[in-house]
Amino acid sequence: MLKVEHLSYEIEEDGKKQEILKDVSFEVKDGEMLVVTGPNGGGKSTIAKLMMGLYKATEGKIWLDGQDITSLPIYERAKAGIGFAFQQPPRFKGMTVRRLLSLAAGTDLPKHICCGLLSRVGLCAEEYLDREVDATLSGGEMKRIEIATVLVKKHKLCIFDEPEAGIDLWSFAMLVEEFQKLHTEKKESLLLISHQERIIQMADRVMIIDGGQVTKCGPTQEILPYLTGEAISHPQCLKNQGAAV
Ligand SMILES: Nc1ncnc2c1ncn2[C@@H]1O[C@H](COP(=O)(O)OP(=O)(O)OP(=O)(O)O)[C@@H](O)[C@H]1O
Repeated sequence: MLKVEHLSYEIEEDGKKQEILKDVSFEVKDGEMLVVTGPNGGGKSTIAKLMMGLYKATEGKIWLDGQDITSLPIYERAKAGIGFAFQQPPRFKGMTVRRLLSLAAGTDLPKHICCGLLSRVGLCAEEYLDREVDATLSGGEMKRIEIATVLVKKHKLCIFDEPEAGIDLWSFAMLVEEFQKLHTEKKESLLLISHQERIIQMADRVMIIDGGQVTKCGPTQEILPYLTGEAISHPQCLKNQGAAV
């Protein structure tokens, strides 16, 4: 289980402090799917980066299965069982797709396994295995390869930051199926950042982040009306509802 307690993140720009996240607390239980959503710039990706160890929290604690991982560097968090797909995946010139998948798996993967993985994210394997993970790949291709690097092995917790971004409708439908399968198996906890109603509907619980704070968190059927109704076009309404974690 992931447990996040009173997490804050502050940056300093031109000598001025800016609080990006303020006192954020939440849990993702074993086998649970939590979707984080909310307006642009609300702080969702910052939460993901704090979970992965890319950013260091100013205050607060992060626990994974009872282990305090707050100060662990990114590679230690990966070892502890966190898989992560970035909103904007990094590119690696000189590295082939097959090599990247093998690195993510921690072992040399046979061709048929790599092909199976790429097919799961809607890519025609033969065309991509020996391609370099560089700027020649389109945004959507890169995104799907990155998602395959998370699917390559079991994690305690998988974090996907806007997996839908830049993905065509056909591939998106395939990804939704993959997330659904992962969720049905309940072997991994899932933390998805998304604006997509189809992904939000799949969640056990939904957390809304606005202005760096949790403004709503609860079972999907309770939160969904706030997203599909009036509240979404007036984020201020959500703030006025107060935090209900
Ligand atoms: N390193 C940084 N320096 C300056 N501002 C930052 C930094 N990191 C995040 N921010 C700001 O913090 C806020 C939250 O950013 P974040 O990327 O977490 O938002 P988000 O909810 O993921 O948005 P989106 O839905 O657009 O992806 C934004 O206003 C962003 O500009």
